[in-house]
Amino acid sequence: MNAPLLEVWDLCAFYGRAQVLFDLTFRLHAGEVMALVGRNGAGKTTTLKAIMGLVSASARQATFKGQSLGRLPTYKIARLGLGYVPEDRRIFTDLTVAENLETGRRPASAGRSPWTPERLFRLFPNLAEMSGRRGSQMSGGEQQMLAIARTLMGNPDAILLDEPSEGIAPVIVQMMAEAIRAMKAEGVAVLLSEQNWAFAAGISDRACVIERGEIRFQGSMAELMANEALRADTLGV
Ligand SMILES: Nc1ncnc2c1ncn2[C@@H]1O[C@H](COP(=O)(O)OP(=O)(O)OP(=O)(O)O)[C@@H](O)[C@H]1O
Repeated sequence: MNAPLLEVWDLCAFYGRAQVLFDLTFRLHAGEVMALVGRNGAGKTTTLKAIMGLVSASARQATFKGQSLGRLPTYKIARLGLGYVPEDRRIFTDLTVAENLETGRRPASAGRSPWTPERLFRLFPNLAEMSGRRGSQMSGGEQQMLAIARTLMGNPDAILLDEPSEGIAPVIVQMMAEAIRAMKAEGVAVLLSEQNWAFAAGISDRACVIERGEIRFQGSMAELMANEALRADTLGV
């Protein structure tokens, strides 16, 4: 297999003096979808925040495209090509869909065709129908799609998605799954944190099960699907 895009060794994270992640080691390869799954409070969100430099964390090594993330501020990590869509979907509610997309525009790396609103509207057809609508007039699911689309406008090689299916209508969850599959087909790697097991299982190549801040399982999604005892114990599904 090629060199990993994102590599994290022995990642630990803290809120004040409380340690919440313990020596997490994993890799994300180009063009794959990996799900971080686990119960409420297991540490999924914190893992994504720690990668982006948003919580106090340490790792023996954390690299993206071979470059150390060690002391980089969040905006520089994003500029290396690692997109991040937090749980609370930071879109500009006063701006329209089209304007929101423009705020995310950054050049593509050499040899890659840049994302444009037209290409994104093929991925998220419902956004195409509302390109003149303000963010404040969109449902939570539509805002979530816009947040992802805006991040893609920055032409990332990989994207971290925090609970993309949370609190959104089942029909939009279905669209989201299709959009993530299409992103993967376009070569964007995805690391997602998810509580919705059916959603994660339907779109992910690999899975990492987190329990109380530690990795309990790491392997293919097919392996995890087959391991009923582990799923019942760690995920309750
Ligand atoms: N800002 C914070 N300050 C202190 N502790 C926190 C903070 N945010 C999260 N925690 C704690 O860190 C642990 C991991 O939380 P985290 O949000 O990463 O879990 P999660 O797996 O993403 O769960 P959820 O699905 O509920 O978001 C939990 O015990 C949580 O209570």
